[in-house]
Amino acid sequence: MIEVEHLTKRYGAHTAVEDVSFRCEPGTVTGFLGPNGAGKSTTMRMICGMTAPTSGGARVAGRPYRDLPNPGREIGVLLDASAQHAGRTGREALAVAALTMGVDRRQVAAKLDLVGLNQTAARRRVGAYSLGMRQRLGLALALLGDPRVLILDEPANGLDPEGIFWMRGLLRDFADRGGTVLLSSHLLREVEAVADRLVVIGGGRVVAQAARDELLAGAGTLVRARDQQALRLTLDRAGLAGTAGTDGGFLVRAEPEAVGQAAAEAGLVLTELRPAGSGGLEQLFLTLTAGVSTREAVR
Ligand SMILES: Nc1ncnc2c1ncn2[C@@H]1O[C@H](COP(=O)(O)OP(=O)(O)OP(=O)(O)O)[C@@H](O)[C@H]1O
Repeated sequence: MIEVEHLTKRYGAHTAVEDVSFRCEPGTVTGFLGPNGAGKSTTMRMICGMTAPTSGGARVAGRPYRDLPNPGREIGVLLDASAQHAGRTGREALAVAALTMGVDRRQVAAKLDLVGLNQTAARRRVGAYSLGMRQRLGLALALLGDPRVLILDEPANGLDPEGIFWMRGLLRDFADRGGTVLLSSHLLREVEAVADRLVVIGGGRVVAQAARDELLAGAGTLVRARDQQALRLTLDRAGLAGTAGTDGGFLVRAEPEAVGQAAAEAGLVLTELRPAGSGGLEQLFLTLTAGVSTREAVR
């Protein structure tokens, strides 16, 4: 369990994170989404005791991170894969961490195997690793103490599509066995496939948080007609404001039935009518994180 309560971080006059609150429950994957500079890393650093909050606090497994006697046994953290000791081999990096945490040395090989770093990779210096290999090693370090909670900042960075697919499976499995996962990304599609809940942050503030399916259901309707101009007029007249979708149709904040009804009454031939799903969520995500004026509108 991760509990974040009213976290705020100011750097001089600049507010990086403002009044952020959310909870991550055991058995779930929470996607922490926001564009670059939104405040994801700062929030995660505060949860992990690496940055002191200006106000508010966070607890992992019921305690502030700094009060955990052996944090690596409770919570696995991957915040910056490129910050690993370049001179050590992958195996040495894990062996040192195992010693510090009091973890059985046999776990080193087991975790290297789990993250797909083979013998050759394990013997190479981390300085020669690609970013994807560093992410895998970072994940092995995070998992080394068999924690119940994982906090991962942009773990998909540097992974190829196969690696991203593999990581999703690993995180899903971790959560299905009762673990709690918080992972950040600036790409909706990256977390949408694995997250049960989404917390969306923009300009340091939470702009939306809900179960993924709830957000998907609220993402509107995609509609397309043979005569797009007539459709636009019909939607306007019916008070169903539509925005032009990314692929030519209209995205409407209403149920498909209401949109279909308005089109039928106007005698329009529709070529597509469906819940917008992830395409709509993408648009919603862009809108939610676009700027302060939009954020004010959705509060
Ligand atoms: N040590 C610091 N001193 C001053 N400003 C900072 C510091 N760390 C972060 N910031 C600022 O706080 C804001 C949030 O940054 P943060 O790194 O948390 O965002 P992010 O969502 O993780 O984005 P990214 O994906 O680009 O890392 C940014 O405006 C950033 O410039």
